[in-house]
Amino acid sequence: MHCKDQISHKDYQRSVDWLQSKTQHRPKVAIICGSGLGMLADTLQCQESFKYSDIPGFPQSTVQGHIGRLVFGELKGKTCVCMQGRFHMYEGHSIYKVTFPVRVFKLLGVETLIVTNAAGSIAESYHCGDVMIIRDHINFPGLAGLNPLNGPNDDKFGPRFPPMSGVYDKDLRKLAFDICKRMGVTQFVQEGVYCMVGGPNFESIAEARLLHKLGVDAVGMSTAPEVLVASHCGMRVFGLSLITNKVVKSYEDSETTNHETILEVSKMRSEMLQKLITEIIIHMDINNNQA
Ligand SMILES: O=P(O)(O)O[C@H]1O[C@H](CO)[C@@H](O)[C@H]1O
Ligand SMILES: Nc1nc2[nH]cnc2c(=O)[nH]1
Repeated sequence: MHCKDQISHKDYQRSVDWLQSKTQHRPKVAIICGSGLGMLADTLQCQESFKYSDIPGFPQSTVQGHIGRLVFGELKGKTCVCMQGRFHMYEGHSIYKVTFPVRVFKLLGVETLIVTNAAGSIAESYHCGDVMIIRDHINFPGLAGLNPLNGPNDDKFGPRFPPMSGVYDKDLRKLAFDICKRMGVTQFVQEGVYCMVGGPNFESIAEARLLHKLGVDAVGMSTAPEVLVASHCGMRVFGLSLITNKVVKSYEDSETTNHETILEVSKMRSEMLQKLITEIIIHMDINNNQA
């Protein structure tokens, strides 16, 4: 990955100017929807949506279950923008393009980023259909030097050396758990560590065992770069993984993972996830940035 692929402030601003010329919505919250989880966007009121292909600078979604639209609207009176489909490096996008929308959101005035994803479970105690509140992440591409902050630092967004501890907001995690209690769904709610791998292949058994030894609870191919860029520019972050499959860790187990099953499980739980995210947005204090 070369720094020549890095995106300039002007390029982000061009997208922002285009979007602000097309919509009166001024969101404080952005939601990135994971595989098969885009239905949340359909629940926004007073919707205005834009195809990624029409927005200057936006890449295209190529993965099944990622529609490829940016939807603005209101969730119970709170203005939000929702990515119905995200970008992954394995699609061939540069790491800078994968995170492009996050800086656009920042310049649009977004203060809180909510990320969702479909993930495979590494933790023994997790089940398919569980929802994991993300406490922390391991960013394998980042550890190997594939980082959206590579290249000259843009001080207008954030510091050269940003901290990465405590990135997943503690108050929002607590709020989410309290809401789950009220919804009566805590039996399938977990809190744990998400690990990003490059994909597009699923894990070998040896890799799955390695992740288990490292303390990973759930694994996927997204989220960490977006969270990193959001945190770098001072956004508050909250993340949810939907456990769509168990990652095979035994040579005796003949099961294999596939994207179609992942989308089916996402569909099964999408209503509960929508309700949870809506309740979080209703109950967080958006302007004061407090849960
Ligand atoms: O992380 P999201 O976008 O939810 O998608 C997950 O689902 C796909 C694999 O089925 C991979 O892209 C993985 O990262
Ligand atoms: N890498 C990876 N990504 C996923 N996304 C959904 N399930 C999985 C999985 O088992 N492994």
